[in-house]
Amino acid sequence: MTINTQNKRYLNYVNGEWIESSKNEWTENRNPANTEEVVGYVPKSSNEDLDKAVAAAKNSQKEWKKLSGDVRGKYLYKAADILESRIDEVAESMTREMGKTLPEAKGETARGVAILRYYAGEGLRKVGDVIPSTDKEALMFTTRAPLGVVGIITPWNFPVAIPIWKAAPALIYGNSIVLKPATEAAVTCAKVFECFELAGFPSGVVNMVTGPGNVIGKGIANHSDVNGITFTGSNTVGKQIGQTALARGAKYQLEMGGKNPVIVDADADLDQAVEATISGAFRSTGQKCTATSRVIVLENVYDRFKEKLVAKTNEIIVGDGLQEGVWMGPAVNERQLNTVLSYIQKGRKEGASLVIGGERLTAGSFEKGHFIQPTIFENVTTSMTIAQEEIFGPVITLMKVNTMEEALNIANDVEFGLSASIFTSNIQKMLTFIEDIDAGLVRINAESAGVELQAPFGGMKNSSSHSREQGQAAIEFFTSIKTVLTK
Ligand SMILES: NC(=O)C1=CN([C@@H]2O[C@H](COP(=O)(O)OP(=O)(O)OC[C@H]3O[C@@H](n4cnc5c(N)ncnc54)[C@H](OP(=O)(O)O)[C@@H]3O)[C@@H](O)[C@H]2O)C=CC1
Ligand SMILES: O=C(O)CCC(=O)C(=O)O
Repeated sequence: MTINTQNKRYLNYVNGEWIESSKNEWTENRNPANTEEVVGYVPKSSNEDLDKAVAAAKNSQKEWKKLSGDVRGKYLYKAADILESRIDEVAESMTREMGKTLPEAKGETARGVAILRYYAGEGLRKVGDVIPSTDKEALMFTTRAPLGVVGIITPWNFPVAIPIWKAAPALIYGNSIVLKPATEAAVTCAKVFECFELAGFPSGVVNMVTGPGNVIGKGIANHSDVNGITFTGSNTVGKQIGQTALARGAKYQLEMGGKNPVIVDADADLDQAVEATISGAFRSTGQKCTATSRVIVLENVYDRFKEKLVAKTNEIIVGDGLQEGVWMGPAVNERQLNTVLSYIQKGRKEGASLVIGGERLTAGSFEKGHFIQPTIFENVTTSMTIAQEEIFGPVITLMKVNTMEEALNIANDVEFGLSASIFTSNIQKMLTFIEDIDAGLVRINAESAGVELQAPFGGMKNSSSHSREQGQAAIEFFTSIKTVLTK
């Protein structure tokens, strides 16, 4: 496979051109599986660069919104075709830059293609309703207006899918965009923008500015010409963005953390529950907001479930995600690795028992990467830090309960409410779970992670700003309703 990402400088994409940042300073992105390998250099842009991008977006949006949805959709279809033709290259860049395995990276890129096509099709779907007026001579209906310039701030854990699932609906409904990718994954995001460039979007409609979160991200939240901000990332940053946007009257949408539970009932198919737990907890090295984090098991199946879970976890092959057969890659960077290790230490200190894993991997080929063992704790109580805070790493807490009621109480006893699963064959328990669980994504006999592009995505409690992304739900954020009465 050719390596065409190495040692290259990836510029900002502004007003239809690749341009250097005014500061000419660069961040070196290294491969988390082998930190000796430089994947590329990305700009440390300034507010001046951001201003140029926002001005270009503002200027171009006036014409863009006047195009028909059908015409805007054609640009998205074209971008999808180009991205599809470059899946191998984009996926390889993703694996090198942030560590997820190549099959996962390919799956994510293919998902990006599908999202672009889905929203391209939205250009021909209805945007409003006819509502009966009390005046029999009047026609009353709703239509939708784009927000204007949308600022998009994205994380490193889905460097293709998340930028696309925010950009595609913004664009189809007539907004222009300024996207700030996570610095950690900006090379891969630049490759998505290369596809946008080749798709021929009018100059200024799609812009990307890479730079530090506390400069460019903050700048987007603060910018008086950015009319809406959509963000995925940590709760700390999300709350700051929400407060900044609220203070100046901009619309905002935040997708943040999770502490997702899986309940395993006594009548569950244990093999299915084990498979889903492993996949939900450890794929992408646990670095998903939807990752399985707490596994709450009814006591009469606890020992059998634990035995099967440990046996399967032992089979996981950790390594460089580009290598065939590797199932779990490294943590994205040293900071993330250290965060995970510090949670493991806290778990031990607070009295949880380590069942398996818990260590950084450093021997042999692991020496140059940020590798960590998949880790399972038991004897975990709900007050422990590892049962409350988002770890964003391959760590599971096992919790034994006597009743389904206790399981549900524990499942809900966190500040988050993103995704939750139950494994059971009892229909009544399924229905109770659907009704009582605090989660935006409710999964029955299915893993907590993995969302479908055509369905609403978002959480309850502190997991989101209570809005939903993706599917038809996206129209609610990226447009404003106009109620029209004509007579
Ligand atoms: N819900 C999710 O999917 C994600 C959750 N997280 C959680 O967050 C933790 C920390 O990860 P991290 O990458 O630091 O997440 P952040 O929330 O810091 O980063 C997400 C995005 O926000 C940007 N950003 C950072 N600071 C600011 C700011 N002050 N104003 C505006 N934008 C800003 C980042 O830019 P830059 O990259 O330049 O710093 C990045 O583009 C993880 O351990 C995990 O718990 C992280 C990623 C995704
Ligand atoms: O589980 C998924 O597919 C999506 C997860 C996600 O959006 C995230 O981790 O930010």
